[in-house]
Amino acid sequence: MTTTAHDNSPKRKQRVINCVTQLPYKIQLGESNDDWKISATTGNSALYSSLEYLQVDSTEYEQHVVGWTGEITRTERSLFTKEAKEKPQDLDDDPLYLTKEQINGLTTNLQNHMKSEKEAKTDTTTPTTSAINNVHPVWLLRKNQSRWRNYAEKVIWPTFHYILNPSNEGEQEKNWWYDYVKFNEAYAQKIGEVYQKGDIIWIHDYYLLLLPQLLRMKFNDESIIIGYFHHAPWPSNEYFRCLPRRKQILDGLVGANRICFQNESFSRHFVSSCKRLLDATAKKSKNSSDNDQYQVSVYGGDVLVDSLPIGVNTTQILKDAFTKDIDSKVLSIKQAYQNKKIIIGRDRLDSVRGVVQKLRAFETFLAMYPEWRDQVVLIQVSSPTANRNSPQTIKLEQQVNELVNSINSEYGSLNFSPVQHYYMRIPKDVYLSLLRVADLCLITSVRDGMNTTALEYVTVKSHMSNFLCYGNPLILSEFSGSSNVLKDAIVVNPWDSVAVAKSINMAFKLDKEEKSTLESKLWNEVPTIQDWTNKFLTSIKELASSDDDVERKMTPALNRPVLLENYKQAKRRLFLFDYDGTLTPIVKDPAAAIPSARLYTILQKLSADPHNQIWIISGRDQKFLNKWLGGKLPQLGLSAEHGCFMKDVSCEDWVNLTEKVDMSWQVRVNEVMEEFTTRTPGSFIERKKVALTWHYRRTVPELGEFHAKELKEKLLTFTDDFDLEVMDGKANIEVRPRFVNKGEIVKRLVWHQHGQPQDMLKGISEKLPKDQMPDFVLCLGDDFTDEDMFRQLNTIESCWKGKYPDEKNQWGNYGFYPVTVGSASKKTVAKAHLTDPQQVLETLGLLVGDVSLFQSAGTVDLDSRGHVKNSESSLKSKLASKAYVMKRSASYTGAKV
Ligand SMILES: O=P(O)(O)OC[C@H]1O[C@H](O[C@H]2O[C@H](CO)[C@@H](O)[C@H](O)[C@H]2O)[C@H](O)[C@@H](O)[C@@H]1O
Ligand SMILES: [Mg+2]
Repeated sequence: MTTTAHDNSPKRKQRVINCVTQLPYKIQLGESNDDWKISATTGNSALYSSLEYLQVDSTEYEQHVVGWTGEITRTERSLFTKEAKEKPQDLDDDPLYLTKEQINGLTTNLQNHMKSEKEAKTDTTTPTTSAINNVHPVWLLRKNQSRWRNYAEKVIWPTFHYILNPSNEGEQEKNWWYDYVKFNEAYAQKIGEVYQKGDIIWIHDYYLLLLPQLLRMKFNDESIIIGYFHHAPWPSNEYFRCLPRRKQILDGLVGANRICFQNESFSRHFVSSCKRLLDATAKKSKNSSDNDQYQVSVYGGDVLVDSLPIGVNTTQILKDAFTKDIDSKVLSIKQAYQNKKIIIGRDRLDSVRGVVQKLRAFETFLAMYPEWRDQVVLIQVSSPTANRNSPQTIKLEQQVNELVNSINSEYGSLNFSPVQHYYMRIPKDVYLSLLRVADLCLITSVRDGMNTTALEYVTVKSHMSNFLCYGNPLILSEFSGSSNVLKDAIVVNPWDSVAVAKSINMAFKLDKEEKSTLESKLWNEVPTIQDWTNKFLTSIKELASSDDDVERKMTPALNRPVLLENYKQAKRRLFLFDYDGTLTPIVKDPAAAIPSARLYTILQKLSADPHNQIWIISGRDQKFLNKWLGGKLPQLGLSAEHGCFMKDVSCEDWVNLTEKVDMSWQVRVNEVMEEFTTRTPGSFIERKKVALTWHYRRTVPELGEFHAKELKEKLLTFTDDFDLEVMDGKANIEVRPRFVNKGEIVKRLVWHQHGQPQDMLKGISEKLPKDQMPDFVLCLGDDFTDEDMFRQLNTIESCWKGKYPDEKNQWGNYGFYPVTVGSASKKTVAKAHLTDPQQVLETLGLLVGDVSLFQSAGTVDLDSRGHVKNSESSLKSKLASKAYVMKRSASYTGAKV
C-alpha cells in the first residue's frame, strides 16, 4: 500500500474493474463436476500482459478482473467414463449442470490460481498486501456454449474486418443478437456485485459493445467512470452501417466516458458513424500523445474518443527469449536450415491474416529471383481459429494447402521444401525461438487492429542475438494496425505480390549498418504494455477529476424489466405521451412529422386493453392531432396546444379550456414574430388556434439561434400585460396563456376515477380513494414543456406518500414513471430517460408483447445459465439440473434412478 509524505495512514489504491471477453484460463471438467483442471489460455497476449502488469507490478491500482469462463470442456479422461462410453458425448450437447457449490468451488480455484501466480512472480522480500479476491467469473453455462460467440464472431467481427456476409436468416440473426445482449447483461450483473463508488471500469473489445450503456442504466451514480478500449479495427461508416443492429451498438458504446482505438483512422471512422447514425456532433483537438481526439456530443452528453496503440511487455519478452533452453532450440533450427535465409510468419488462419497473400508473394519472389531458390525457407505457423470447422475456414485451409503444395513442387526438391507450413498452435518457447532465428518476418494481413507478432519480433531483434540476427528486417502490411506504429518497417500492400517479392529481395540485401539503423528506429517505436496501461488509466482518472467541479446529474436509463413487471401487475394504467420528439423523431418540416405504421400498431394494441387509458398531450393543434391520431384511433384522449384544448377518450368533441381568456395578445405577438421572420430567412410562423410558434430549424443555425434569443427577450416584455408564457422549444419559440400547461392536464387525468368520462370544465377533486385512481402512469416527453408533466407527477407522488403511505406497490412506489426522451445528462425532473423515439417504440412494443426484452440491452437479472431470473425457462432449467445431478451421482454409485 502507498502512503503520502505527510500522512502515514495507508492510502486506498485506485480500484480498476477490468472487463475482458474471457478470463485468461481454460477450465476443464473431469470425471465428476467436482474434478476440474485450470490452465492458462493462449492468444490475446497483449491484453493479458496488461492484466498481469496491473496484478503483479502496479503499485497504484487494485485490479478486479471480470470475464466469461470461456467454453468449459471435459478432460479427455472424462470422455472414457462408463457413462460417456454408453452415450458418447458431443460437447455441444453437454448441458453443464453445475451446482451452486461446484460453481463456488471453481471460483475459489480460479482465485487461488491467480493468487499463486502472483505469489510466484512477486519478490518474496516484499510482503503481499490484501487478500487477492479479484477474479470474478461470469458463468454462462448452457448447452452449445459457442452460442455466446455467434453474434460477435459471425456478425460483428466480419464487418469490422470489411467482410460483408450475405444477409442472413432473420430468425437466426435475432437469436444470436439476443444471446449477445444476454452476454452483456451477464457482465453488467457481475459488475453490479463488484462495483464500489469511485472505481474505474475498463471494458475491452467487441464482445462487450453494449456494456457501457448497460452500466449507466444499472448504476444511478453520476460519478461512475467507464473507459472502453477497442482492440479490433473499426471500419469505415460505409461498412459499419451495413450492420442491422448498428444503432443499438453505437447506443451501447456511447455510455462510456472514453472510447479509445488502436489508431487515428479507427477513431475517425467511429466518429463519422456517430455523426451519421446518431446525429452526433464532434469537436476535434489533440490528446497528450499528440493523437487526434474528439469530444463527441450525442443525445446531449459528451464522450471522449481518441486512440492509443497497445504495446507488449518488452522486458518480459526479452527475459523469456534469451534463455539457455531457447538458445539450443535456435541452434537446432539453424542446423536444420543451414546456409538458408529463414522467413517466419505466424498468423491465425482466417481470411484477414493474409496467409494466402503471403504464399502468393513468396511464390512470386521465387519466380522473380531464381538466385534465391534453394536459399530461402518460409516457416509459416498458422494457428487454428475457434471456427475451424466453418465452411469458410475449411475452404481457406484447402487453398493454403494447394498453394503450399504447388510452391514446393515447383521450387522444391526431394530433400528440401521451401515452404514449411505448420497448422497448429505452438508453445511460447518455440515461437520465441522462431522469432530469434528469423532473417526476416513477413506480415501480410489484409486487416487487423494491432499485430503483436510484429511488436514481439522487433523486441527480440533489438537484443544482440547470439546468431547474428540483430536488427533483422520486418515486412509489414499497410493494412495492419501496427503499420501506424512501426513506421520504419518495410511497409507493403499485401495484394501486390510483385511489390512484396521485391521487398523480400531488398530486405535480404540490407547490410549490417542499414539493419542497425532500421533497428534503432523501430525499437523506439514499440509501445510497452506498462506505458499503454498507465496512459489509459491516467487519462481516465483525469477525465473523472476534470468533471468534479461541473454539476453532473445523470438520469438513469428506464429500467424496462421493472416497467414491464409493474405493467403486468397493474389494473388501472394511464399513458401520457408527448408527440413530437417522443413518439416521432424531430424532422425539418413540422408537416412531415407524421406517425409511423409501427406507432399506429403499438397505440392500437395498447388501447385495445380495457385497463389502459392513453392520452397524447402535445403542443400541436387540434387539426393535426385529429387528422393523424384522433381520426384513426378515436379511443385516444387528446390534448392540443400545450393543454389549451382537450378531447376525452372515445369521444369526438373538444373542450376549449381557454374560452374565457383575452386573445388580443395574438396580434401583438404575431407582429413581432413577423418582423423576425422577415429578418431571418428560412424561419416561419405556425399559427394555431391559441398558441403561436416561430420556427427557426430551417435557418442558418447561428443566425436562427441569435434571433431566437432576441425574439424571446422581446416577447417576454409582453408577459406581464397578458399573463403569457414564452417557451424555448426545439428550434422554436412558442407563446400561449400561462395558466394552461401540460402539467395541469396531467393533474386532471391522474386525480380522476380511472376509466370514467372526464368533465373538463369541473375542478379537480383530491379526495378520491386511491384504488379508483391509476396504479401505473407512464409519462413520456422530450421537451421543456414536458417538464411540467413530470413535475406534476412528482408532486402527486409526494402528496400520495402522505395520504396513502400504506398503499405502495411491491417496488415501494405508486407506479409513476416520468421519463424524458434524450440523454442521461439532460437537465430534467424526470426519474429516467430513454434516448430517442426509437427506444420509446421499443419500450412500448415490449409492453404489448411485440418486442423481446433482449431486443436491446436493458439491465435484466439473469441466472448462471443466461435465463431471466425466476422466469419459466430459468425454473425449468433448475429442475432439469437437479434431475441431471441426481442421475450423474447415481451413475457413479451404480444406483438406479
Ligand atoms: O409537444 P409536442 O408534441 O412535442 O410538440 C411541440 C412542437 O412540435 C412541433 O415542432 C417541433 O417538431 C417539428 C417536427 O419534428 C420540428 O420541425 C420543429 O423544429 C420542432 O420545434 C410543432 O410544429 C409545434 O407546433 C409543437 O408545439
Ligand atoms: Mg415533444
